[in-house]
Amino acid sequence: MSQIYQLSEVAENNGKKGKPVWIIYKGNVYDVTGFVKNHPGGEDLILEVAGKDATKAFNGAGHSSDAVNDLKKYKIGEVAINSQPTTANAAPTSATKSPTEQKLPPKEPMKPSSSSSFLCCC
Ligand code: HEM
Repeated sequence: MSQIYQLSEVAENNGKKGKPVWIIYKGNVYDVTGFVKNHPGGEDLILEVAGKDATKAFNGAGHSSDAVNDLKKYKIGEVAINSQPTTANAAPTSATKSPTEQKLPPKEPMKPSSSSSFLCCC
């Protein structure tokens, strides 16, 4: 069975301060620490997306199918489906007010038509 990682766990492994370099590609997690230095496109491009979802960047670079196959070697697991992104500008936790609920009027049961006439087009 594949190891499941939270987005926050992946984000910690962003290659900074000697940390490993993990990236996400199509919902899978890859440890490309050893590959970064050998990347034909240079280290920086991978480090920019380290700890993050690199799917768009990877696809945008027009990689060959060899590159996609290369990636398989580094797979370490998958991202948890319910994993929430940790963003720097996420809503502050102090916001305890619940959003004002829009109350809709209760649905009225279908009333039988008072008029007995029934319009038919034919
Ligand atoms: C982390 C996983 C990655 C792997 C395994 C990988 C692999 C490769 C490989 C094998 C090549 C050689 C050309 C090819 O076969 O397509 C390549 C080239 C290239 N990669 Fe990546 N790549 C990765 C991530 C990225 C990312 C995130 C970017 C960001 C935009 C990127 C940008 C490029 C560019 C621009 C080239 C072309 C370099 C040149 O032709 O001079 N790569 N990559």
